[in-house]
Amino acid sequence: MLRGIHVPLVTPFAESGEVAVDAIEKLAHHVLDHGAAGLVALGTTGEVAALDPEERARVIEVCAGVCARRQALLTVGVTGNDTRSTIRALRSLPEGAGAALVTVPSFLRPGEQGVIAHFEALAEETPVPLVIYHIPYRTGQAVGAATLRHLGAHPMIAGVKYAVGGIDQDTIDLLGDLPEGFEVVGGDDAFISPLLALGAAGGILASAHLETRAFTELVDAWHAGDAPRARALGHRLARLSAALFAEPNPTVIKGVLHALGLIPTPDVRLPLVPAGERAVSKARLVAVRPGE
Ligand SMILES: O=C(O)C1=N[C@H](C(=O)O)C[C@H](O)C1
Repeated sequence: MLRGIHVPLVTPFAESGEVAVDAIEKLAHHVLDHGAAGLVALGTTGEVAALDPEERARVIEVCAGVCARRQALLTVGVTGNDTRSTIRALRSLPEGAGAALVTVPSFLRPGEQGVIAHFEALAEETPVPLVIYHIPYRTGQAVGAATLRHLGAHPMIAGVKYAVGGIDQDTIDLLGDLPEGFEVVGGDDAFISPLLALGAAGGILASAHLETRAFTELVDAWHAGDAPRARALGHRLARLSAALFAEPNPTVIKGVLHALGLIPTPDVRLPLVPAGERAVSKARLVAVRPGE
């Protein structure tokens, strides 16, 4: 289900500051045209925290329309810090959502037993499969391989978006012994190639707004066992990701997409501030085949 590259779309803004709905649709088709397996609406990259409820609903609606036409998976980001409100958010997901990307509760640090209780409660109530979003440098909560394996045995937990900031012992333990039907997708752009080499199914990668085709080729090359090709692609794309993440995500990506004429402005909402010109120009230079 999670195989391939899923692009967590940026939310483009018009000069007026409103969400540029047409640009979301254009961008969605653009990445699917270039090989993406699916879209993620309302990820960190989509500046979900800065959107009001009506804007969030509109973003989902547009992405769901495109995914239905293109027969692509739509995963919707669901962020909540307590179990009851997260269940409510899951139950209110509109038609068209094929999976929900649910962050490990952040800041609270409920402990691994709390994480297990949280996701088990969600899994009993969710109308769509869950993808756990494990990103300890944002949430502050460690989650080990044993906990993920335990949760991955639940039929409604389809996978984990794994973003631990590198490859560690838990990464190796997890990928070495995955529960049946449970997949790992990379969420740290710079580490996608080694994660695929270890057996990840794909990635949810903001960098894949650029060079979408090359990212899908990277997944295919590792899955086909073509290590020389995968290694070369992986090194090149890691340089692109480093340039795109030189300033807080998604500021540089938006700068480059704007420079390429794919979105109307590079604007982000506070507390994010637009990326500097140097970072944007550098990322444009590294993306040798912009958009493809
Ligand atoms: O929004 C996402 O999904 C992603 N967010 C990560 C982040 O901003 O830390 C990066 C990743 O590429 C996808």
